[in-house]
This record gives sequence, C-alpha cells and structure tokens, in this order.
Amino acid sequence: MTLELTECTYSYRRWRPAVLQDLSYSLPSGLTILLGPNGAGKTTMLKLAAGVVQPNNGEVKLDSLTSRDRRFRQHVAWMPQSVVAMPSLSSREYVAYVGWLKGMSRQAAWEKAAQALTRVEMLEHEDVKTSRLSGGQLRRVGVAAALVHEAEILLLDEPTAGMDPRQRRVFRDVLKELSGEVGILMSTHDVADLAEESDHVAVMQAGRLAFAGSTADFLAHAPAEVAPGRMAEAAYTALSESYAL
Ligand SMILES: Nc1ncnc2c1ncn2[C@@H]1O[C@H](COP(=O)(O)OP(=O)(O)OP(=O)(O)O)[C@@H](O)[C@H]1O
Repeated sequence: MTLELTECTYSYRRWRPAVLQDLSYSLPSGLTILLGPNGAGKTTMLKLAAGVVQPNNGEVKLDSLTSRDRRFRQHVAWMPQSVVAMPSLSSREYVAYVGWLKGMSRQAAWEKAAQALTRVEMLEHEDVKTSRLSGGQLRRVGVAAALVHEAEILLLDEPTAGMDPRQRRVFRDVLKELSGEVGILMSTHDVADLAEESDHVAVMQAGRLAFAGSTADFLAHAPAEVAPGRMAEAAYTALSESYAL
C-alpha cells in the first residue's frame, strides 16, 4: 500500500498561519527518516499521515482509502512523541488494548501483544503497570503498541528519544527487520545514528519539504572532505543552509 499526501495544508487554529503548506509526499517502501529542526512540522506531518488530524486542504490517501475513511487507521500505526501511561494497565494489557482498538479480536490482540513486547525486549515486564515503567521502557511499550496490529505503514515520532544505547541498538535491529515488510516514516534528531541505516531521507524546514530522496542522494550533499562517520550530519547542515538562503 502506498501512503500519499497531496498538497496538504494544515493550521492548528483557523486564523493562524498554516504549519504545513501545500505539502505533497509519497512514502517509499523501506525506512525513511524524517529530519528537521524543532518546530519544522515533523510531528504535524506524522499526525496528518496517521489520520489523527485532517488537512484543511489537500488529501491523505493510502491507495484508494482516504484518511477520513474509518478503515484507514487499521492499516496505519502511529507512535506519538510522548507515550502516555494508562495507570491501571500492565504493559501487555496496554499493547493488547491498542490492538483491540485497531479491530483485532481480544484473543489475537493478547497473543500479538506478547510477540510485540518480545521484539522490543519488554516481555519480562509484561505484568508491570505502565505507570511504574521508566521513560525509556514506556517508549518501548509504545513501539510494541505500534507494532501489535501489523499495520502496513508505521509512523514513529522520535521513538528512540530516552532509550539507552543498548535499546537503541535493539530498536535499530527491529527497524531493519521491519523495513523489509512495511513502509516506515520515523522522525528523529539523531541524524548521525540513523541516516546511514535508512533507505530514504526527508528533511522538513518551516512546514515544507526541503529534501526527499534516497539516503545516497541525501549523503551526496555532504562536502567532499568530510569523514565517512560525519557525512549524515554534514549533509543535513548543508541542506539546511542552502534551504535557508
Ligand atoms: N497543538 C498545537 N497548537 C498550536 N500550534 C501547534 C500545536 N502543535 C504544534 N504547533 C506548532 O506547529 C509548528 C510545528 O510543530 P511540530 O510539533 O509539528 O514540529 P516538529 O518538527 O515536530 O518539532 P520538534 O522537533 O520540536 O518535535 C510549531 O510552530 C508549533 O508551535
């Protein structure tokens, strides 16, 4: 399935300037990372793509389904920037509940919740109430909740923020595995870490896309003298500077 945003304009309040302006984007298969400075509009773009908010103008489509269609959200998983604990639910109940909300049967949601928690190394905490988890653990439960109903499109808003280095590694392996199966759009400020592992990169600046293309094309923006380990950062800086001119 292909996720496509066509000439989307969005503003949070009626008479306020648009946060996204005529944004068109088609999500390629594999892993795409979404970069951009604070306030560029990454979260807003992900919310539009997830059908959490609707564009004021333009449309968001998954093949023939529009984001206003109830079935749209069954194919799309969204992990918000801040995962909110549900104090009365354990990790497994939380993930299963999300699966159930997405239309799975109770039994299937319960079983898939265990599989999703295993993927993010949280099964040993399946009975722990979400209000008792650390920030990084709660984000991992949030990732499991995004994986539980096996959506075709994964939209992840800074999923690695607050994870320790080992969990980042685990998460990157999960992403690598998943990127062969589903389309992933993931925002991050972790340019150096992830750009070289992604298939595609999109860069937002002030509500518009300053760049969208393959990772190789993205890295080609780095000046020739830059050391290989710093290419992603250098490419991002060069693109941001040329867009600001
Ligand atoms: N709920 C809201 N109400 C009004 N304005 C908002 C709201 N959420 C975001 N904005 C504004 O929309 C713009 C884009 O914000 P958004 O959160 O999409 O950026 P971002 O690129 O995800 O930033 P960050 O990297 O800091 O998470 C900002 O100017 C922000 O102030």
